[in-house]
Amino acid sequence: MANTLQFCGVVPKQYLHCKAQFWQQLEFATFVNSSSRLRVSVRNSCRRGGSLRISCGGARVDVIEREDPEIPSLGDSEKQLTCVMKFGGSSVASADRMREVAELICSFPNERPVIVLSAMGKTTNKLLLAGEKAVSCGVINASCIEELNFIKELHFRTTKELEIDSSIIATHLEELEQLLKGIAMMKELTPRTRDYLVSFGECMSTRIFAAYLNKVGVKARQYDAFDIGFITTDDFTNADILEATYPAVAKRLHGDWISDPAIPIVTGFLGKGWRSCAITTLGRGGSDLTATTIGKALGLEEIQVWKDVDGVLTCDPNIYQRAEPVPYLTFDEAAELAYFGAQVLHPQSMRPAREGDIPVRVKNSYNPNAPGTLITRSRDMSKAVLTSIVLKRNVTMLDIVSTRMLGQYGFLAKVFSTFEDLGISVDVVATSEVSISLTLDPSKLWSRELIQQASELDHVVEELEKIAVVNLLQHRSIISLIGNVQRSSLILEKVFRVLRTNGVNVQMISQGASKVNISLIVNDSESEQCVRALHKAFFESNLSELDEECGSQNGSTS
Ligand SMILES: Nc1ncnc2c1ncn2[C@@H]1O[C@H](COP(=O)(O)OP(=O)(O)O)[C@@H](O)[C@H]1O
Ligand SMILES: N[C@@H](CC(=O)OP(=O)(O)O)C(=O)O
Repeated sequence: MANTLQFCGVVPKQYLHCKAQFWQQLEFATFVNSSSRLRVSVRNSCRRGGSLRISCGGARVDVIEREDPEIPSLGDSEKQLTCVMKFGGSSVASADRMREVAELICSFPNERPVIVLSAMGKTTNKLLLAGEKAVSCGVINASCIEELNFIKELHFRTTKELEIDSSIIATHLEELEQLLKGIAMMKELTPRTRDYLVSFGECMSTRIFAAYLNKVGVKARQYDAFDIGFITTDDFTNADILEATYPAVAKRLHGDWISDPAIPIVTGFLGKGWRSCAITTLGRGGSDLTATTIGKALGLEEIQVWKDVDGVLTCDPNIYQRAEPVPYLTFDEAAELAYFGAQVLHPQSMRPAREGDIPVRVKNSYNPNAPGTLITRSRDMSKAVLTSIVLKRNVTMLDIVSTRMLGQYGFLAKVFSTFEDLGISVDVVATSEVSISLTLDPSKLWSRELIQQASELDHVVEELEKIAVVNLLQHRSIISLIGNVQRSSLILEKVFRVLRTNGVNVQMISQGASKVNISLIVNDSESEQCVRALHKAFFESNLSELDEECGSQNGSTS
């Protein structure tokens, strides 16, 4: 009898984001033509009393039976994988750090974790710099690029200090050198080549760490994410994970674990483009997203992201050293915080965790006893006012005033369709009857060449000037106040008092429907000073004073 059965049919859109438990019933799922049409394969255990049962919200599915080898059931073992632990570059920057991380993992004897690693230290930056130098240095000089030699030295030294065989990375380093020569020969670094280039970082860190764990008697198995089902869009340097990833990754990691348990050590940040089949990356800091994707795919109990800070902080510690850890956050707050520029989490990383309803814990690998930040679906908001202040610099702002040639509806539609046509996303918007102020998502622009950016902006202005008077304002910052927007009057009153005292003019303000974020636009040159002053007012002044000021507006949005 067939062990798996394949269905082909239309699955309602909401099930594209269904709970992890459901995905575990699937052997694989691939998209057919449109985004709402899936080809899914379901384990035989879903068969009840000779008929087929698939809980797909009553969707009609056509059945195509086929023979497949037995795949392990999640119930086969009492010892399931329990959590995913992601360690960023700073946590695995050296041999000593890798030893400490190995000890840390072993200090949780009840956990059976999947480990996700970033590249060692600043390797990704060095690889990118090496690639840029290769473009203009000439083939004979490619082997002498300083960053290449730094990377070689770091990785060979690490294997030596950990007393593991350096051959596990030697071929990667040779291939890397060849690649740089190729870039030098072509005098070109395309986004596709850039992704292949940076992939060496994670491919090497995971091989070294897995070899070290095996050496100290902890059975581990290395995986390249692009080989185990991380299927992405073909947007090189900023790819999105496709739904087919979840069942594929679950099948591979779970299947291997059941047949031969060994701690999986997975490359963060990397995927495979579904059309190109080439290596893609998930955007800078993308290993967080790898971790939450694995958490959702396997329906794990917890996702841990280990950093070099005591959790998500009240503001960027590089701007203000007195930033403090935030003990609890909701997925919405964390997503907003990440989207509006807090480097600590990848902007897309909360999505899988929220969809799978899997708690995320942000911890400090340098200070494991610190409680860190726990991110969950909801939390008690009754006492919450402001949670964190986030700064996004170097933002472009547009003031667009209608020339009244179109009615109001036509005006707004035309403005936004211009951005849609040009593939530029808008961050913060404020409108009046005949004018719109908005900021453009800098990450969308940053991913392009500077020259291209400038001409794209010219093009945007040119298009909009057909219907409006346009003022392009550069070097602006978005200060996002993440918190309980039910208390917006209190927050805004305090904000404007602080800004007035500091002589800062707010150029635009927006309170989104998300209920967790108020955004203020100020000049770049004033932004850090504002963050520090706001931090002092909200987090260092007497909080009971704040509560008193709250009076009766005791909102709860948990
Ligand atoms: N609100 C914030 N909370 C915590 N860290 C922040 C915040 N804003 C910026 N950071 C910076 O983010 C860094 C951690 O993120 P990242 O470098 O991506 O970690 P990793 O490489 O370990 O995954 C911290 O060292 C800190 O400098
Ligand atoms: N190495 C990649 C991916 C990543 O997630 O790194 P980190 O966890 O160190 O931020 C980067 O630097 O972008």
